[in-house]
Amino acid sequence: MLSNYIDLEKGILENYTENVIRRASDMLNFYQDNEALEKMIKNGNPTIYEVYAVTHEGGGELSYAITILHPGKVGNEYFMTKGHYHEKRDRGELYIGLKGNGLLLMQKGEEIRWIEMERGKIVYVPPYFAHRSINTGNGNFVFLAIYPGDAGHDYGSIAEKGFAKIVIEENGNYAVKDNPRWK
Ligand SMILES: O=C(CO)[C@@H](O)[C@H](O)[C@H](O)COP(=O)(O)O
Ligand SMILES: [Fe+2]
Repeated sequence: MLSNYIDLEKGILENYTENVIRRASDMLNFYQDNEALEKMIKNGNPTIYEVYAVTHEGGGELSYAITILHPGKVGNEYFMTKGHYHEKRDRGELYIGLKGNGLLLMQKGEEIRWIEMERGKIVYVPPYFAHRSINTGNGNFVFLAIYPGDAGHDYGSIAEKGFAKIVIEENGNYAVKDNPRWK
């Protein structure tokens, strides 16, 4: 597919080849407050985020995906993506903010960075960095990601250890704190 459309107001990709819906029940152990998450699962199991992708898997190809990250919190921790390394660690990625407000958390070994995202902002995720998005706003946070077709996704080590930082709400604003479960 050589061309496509995205509805910039709703963040809906007209044509896609793959999609994933992550609900609260798909996020067990990702948040600090498992009790709050379990309550949420019992109360309707809301969607945390949706991904719509057009993939071209070969080396040298490019894939792209729209993520719609819903607003909300588990305890005081904002809704976020699982986060991953690329299976091929030396593959970078571009993120482009389309709607709403969020953070992009990136980590390579002990080095951790976070960058605010908003409509029109482009963030480069260099090779070797694990990355996770967090919705710090009140509405949907929508972004476009463009990545090498052969990058792959490695969720295992993030699922096990998380990131060194967590993002919580504190007095109406976001705060980036040390993850007590890191290491
Ligand atoms: O970084 C990429 C692709 O390499 C994004 O398209 C994410 O895949 C998406 O934002 C969902 O996040 P995860 O569940 O994959 O961590
Ligand atoms: Fe990625």
